[in-house]
Amino acid sequence: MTPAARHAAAIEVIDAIRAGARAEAALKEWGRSHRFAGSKDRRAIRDIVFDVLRCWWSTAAAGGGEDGRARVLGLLRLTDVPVERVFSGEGHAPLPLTDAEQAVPESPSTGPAAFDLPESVLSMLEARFGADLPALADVMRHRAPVDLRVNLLRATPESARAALAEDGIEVEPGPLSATALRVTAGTRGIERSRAYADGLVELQDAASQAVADFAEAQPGEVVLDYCAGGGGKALALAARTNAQVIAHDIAPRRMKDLPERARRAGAQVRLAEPGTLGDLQVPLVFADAPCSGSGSWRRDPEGKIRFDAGRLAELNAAQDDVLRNAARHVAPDGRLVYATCSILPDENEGRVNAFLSEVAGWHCSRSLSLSPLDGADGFFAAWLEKRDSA
Ligand SMILES: C[S@@+](CC[C@H](N)C(=O)[O-])C[C@H]1O[C@@H](n2cnc3c(N)ncnc32)[C@H](O)[C@@H]1O
Repeated sequence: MTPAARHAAAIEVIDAIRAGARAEAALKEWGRSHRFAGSKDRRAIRDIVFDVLRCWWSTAAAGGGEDGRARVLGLLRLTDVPVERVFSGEGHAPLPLTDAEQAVPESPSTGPAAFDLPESVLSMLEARFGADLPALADVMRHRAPVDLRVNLLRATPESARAALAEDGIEVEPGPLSATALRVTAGTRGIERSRAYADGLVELQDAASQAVADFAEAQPGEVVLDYCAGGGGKALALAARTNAQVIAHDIAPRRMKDLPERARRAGAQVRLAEPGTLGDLQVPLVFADAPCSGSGSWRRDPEGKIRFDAGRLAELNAAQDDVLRNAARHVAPDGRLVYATCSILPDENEGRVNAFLSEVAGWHCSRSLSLSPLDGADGFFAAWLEKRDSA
């Protein structure tokens, strides 16, 4: 396919997303009905679609419309690609621009199009980031880096780096955590590499690793990962000091791959079905609550284009519920680490304050707030302890 034909395909996929399809499903469906497209074409189309999703509002403003055609036109304008190279009408290229489309709109200096962030979070983020908001918004318009976590149960950063190099994967020390490696070349080969198959490394963003570090699981300590999901944090918690992790999730099917991942990593993780925790109490309960994912909207830009105030209210209620229930499993003198991959204060400090005002006998001894400006995903974590009653 020519580059212009790939842009025409991206226009179709974006229109399907606007009509309600999930991005991955829309891309898959396009691939199914265009079997002639090779893997390079599919990757290129995906990249264009995701670039538009990350810049959802500014591409619409620069292209003068809401549909896929306007947004792809806007993307070309914002990235200084000559539009007539794509909008030529030749072969499978999009049709040439109309007279109306030739006029380049002014770029807005306020609102979602100025920041590529949903209206419902703008004032909250302005209050939280102040003069840094434009820089934050700019970082969030770009692709996220790819990080690996060195599994300290199987490797050191040096031995992992050497093993990755054998498969052509180049890394450098990552930010925020001693176990983080940032991939600089060979990303596509990671899951086929020996280092990955042998459990020396896991794919995990550096900020996610920093949050697991923050919990300071002690050697051999029993940790309840209350919202384990796919188990990324459970494995990081287990690997850091060989802690014994009990993985729990309200939707246990999300943990289905965790036993195999734990086996590969040599990590002590066992699953607990919902409703089976009873009166279990452990020294560390880790609650990685469901959230907007706003700290990782670079990886999942669809999350931001569909986000609204109603969704935030639902999430806040779910977060309050998680905090309340997870706290019941903290042993005397133990701690509850509440975490989200969100940069929205309502999901972070807001939930911690709501918990502290509702449940007596707790205090927050420290917290960690990371945003994409710190070099990886945005994350929040708070260390909650039962207040000494003496
Ligand atoms: C942010 S994800 C967890 C990600 C996971 N910790 C990781 O590192 O891969 C949040 C998880 O919380 C779970 N969840 C939502 N409400 C819950 C509840 N009330 N109790 C336990 N788990 C819950 C969801 O099913 C989801 O898997």
